[in-house]
Amino acid sequence: MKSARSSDPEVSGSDLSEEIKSVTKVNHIRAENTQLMLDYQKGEITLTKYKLLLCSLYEIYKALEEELDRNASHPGVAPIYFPQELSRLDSLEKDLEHFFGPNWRTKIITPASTQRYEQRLRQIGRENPVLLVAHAYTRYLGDLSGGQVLGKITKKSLGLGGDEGLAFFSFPGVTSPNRFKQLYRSRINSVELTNPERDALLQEAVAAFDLNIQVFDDLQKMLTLTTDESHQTKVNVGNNTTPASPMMQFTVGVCAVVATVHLFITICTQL
Ligand code: HEM
Repeated sequence: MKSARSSDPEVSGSDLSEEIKSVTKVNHIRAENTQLMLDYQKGEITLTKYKLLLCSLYEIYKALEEELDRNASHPGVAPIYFPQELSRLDSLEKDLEHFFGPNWRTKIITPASTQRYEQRLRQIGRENPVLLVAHAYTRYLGDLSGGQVLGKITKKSLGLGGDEGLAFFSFPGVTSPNRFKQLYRSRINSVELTNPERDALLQEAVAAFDLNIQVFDDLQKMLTLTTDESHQTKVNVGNNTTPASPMMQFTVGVCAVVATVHLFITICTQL
């Protein structure tokens, strides 16, 4: 591990954690202003919405934490590897079991964007593990920051007694979120990187925020389906392709309606 203020021109010399914060500033604002997060901040969180969010968070953390575990001794990952303090997977499993019952694994519903997020995590875990730092930063520091407020809002809005169903927001291994965030930032700064590696990591942090935004947008669309039937034929969750010919448009349209109605029924029956 090298000092963050190395004199070697091949090695990054600035405060990487500050740089990550700075390059993702706009994306953080965009994430806060997704409809899902705006509703959340207004206390407009329903049980269906929370359960749907937990399903996606489960798939995301499963991929993130499995890849962190697998790369725990990688020099780019080891400094930010804090499974005791940060791991969310067990908490999410507990929350999902609380809301969905013992067969919760068969009831997980996620949009295409969650699967894309998951695939990206698997890919960098295999090919370039140091980029996991960007994803760990985005999720864990977010959970220790605004996430703590969201936990309180969830508890109040859903009228949940005790902490049942809220394990995701609780970090029993972290006494002071602020002090832990300081430690985490200093660990990020201690990761030894060449300039191209640092640039890739900064880019990955922006991508991590974008992936979260896409998930929130898709979840919002899925929720719109369950509450506003007039949108059913307009919404096509996670599919951005444009059909080429009228025949193709018709076929895609029919498929979209069938898929949408199927998704609508699935959400209504599972959540
Ligand atoms: C309702 C939505 C949100 C609110 C109200 C919120 C609020 C906050 C606040 C108050 C901070 C502390 C800022 C500081 O210490 O300077 C913070 C930090 C952070 N948030 Fe959020 N946030 C929200 C959503 C998100 C989302 C969706 C993500 C990512 C998926 C995220 C990721 C982060 C990260 C990574 C930090 C740490 C920044 C750093 O210190 O480097 N936040 N957030």
